[in-house]
Amino acid sequence: MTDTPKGSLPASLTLVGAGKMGGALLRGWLDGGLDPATTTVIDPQVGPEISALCSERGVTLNPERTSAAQTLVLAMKPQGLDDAATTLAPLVGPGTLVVSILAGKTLANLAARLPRAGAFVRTMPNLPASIGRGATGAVASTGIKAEQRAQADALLACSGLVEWLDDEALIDAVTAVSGSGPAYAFLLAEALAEAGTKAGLPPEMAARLARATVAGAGALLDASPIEAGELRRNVTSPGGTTAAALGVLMREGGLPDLLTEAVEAARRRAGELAG
Ligand SMILES: NC(=O)C1=CN([C@@H]2O[C@H](COP(=O)(O)OP(=O)(O)OC[C@H]3O[C@@H](n4cnc5c(N)ncnc54)[C@H](OP(=O)(O)O)[C@@H]3O)[C@@H](O)[C@H]2O)C=CC1
Ligand SMILES: O=C(O)[C@@H]1CCC=N1
Repeated sequence: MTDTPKGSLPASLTLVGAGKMGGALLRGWLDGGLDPATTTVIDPQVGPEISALCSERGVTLNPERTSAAQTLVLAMKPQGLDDAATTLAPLVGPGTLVVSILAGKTLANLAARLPRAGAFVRTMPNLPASIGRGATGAVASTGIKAEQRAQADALLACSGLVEWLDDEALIDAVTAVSGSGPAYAFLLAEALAEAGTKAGLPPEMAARLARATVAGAGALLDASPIEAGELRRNVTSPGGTTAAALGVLMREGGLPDLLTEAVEAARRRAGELAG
């Protein structure tokens, strides 16, 4: 919604929490040019893949001594913020930019836990960030320096599309649409495979066909300038098989209504995670 000046990646970065999403982001940042020599990961129970990534690339993992970070990325569970606040305190100074991916946690929540930080960016990435195909929403605290915002933008842009918001309240809707959204697409592949099996296909073949169909449709959506609705109509021959299927999926209470309800449930849950 607002233009952000193009910036360079942070000179140094500390990532707290390298699970599924933090790990995916780390991979994308390193591939995007983040300097491993000035990158630190803090996660006491880090998995073998991230442990191997850190040792292969020369990223510091769980150092004994820590100091204030230039950029501190929070990627533990939102419910863990309160418990982590004490251990995070030494990592934060007046020059620290805190970037949070914690669903639901507001800029005010973050400032209350880490009052010494100079600036905050609240973001909501998604899992395709791991292959540079993510979609991220972001909102910055008031008073953030232009160069800090530009650095955050450069960091987030390693993962794909970045949309900056002026209204923080909308980030819960971003969470419900694009943060959780990959799960909806994966569910579609699962359900299509199951339906194919019920229609008589061998299960493995149904899974392969469903997976390739969802991936191929996504790739076409990406490669084509045509809107999703028009692409859908291009598949739908008059009086044909797709029209019969869409008559079921698009009836009252069908997929569009269910997705509206699902997005609202996710948005509401994000609000509950605040505090
Ligand atoms: N998964 C996704 O697609 C997305 C997730 N997010 C956000 O990302 C965050 C992480 O989610 P996700 O990756 O799914 O969860 P994970 O459980 O996979 O990752 C969280 C990681 O943080 C570690 N951790 C917990 N507490 C601390 C601490 N105090 N210091 C350092 N590390 C800690 C966990 O260790 P342990 O397992 O030992 O507790 C775990 O390795 C959440 O806030 C979520 O809202 C945002 C967008 C998309
Ligand atoms: O399920 C969650 O809470 C996180 C946030 C968006 C995707 N995963």
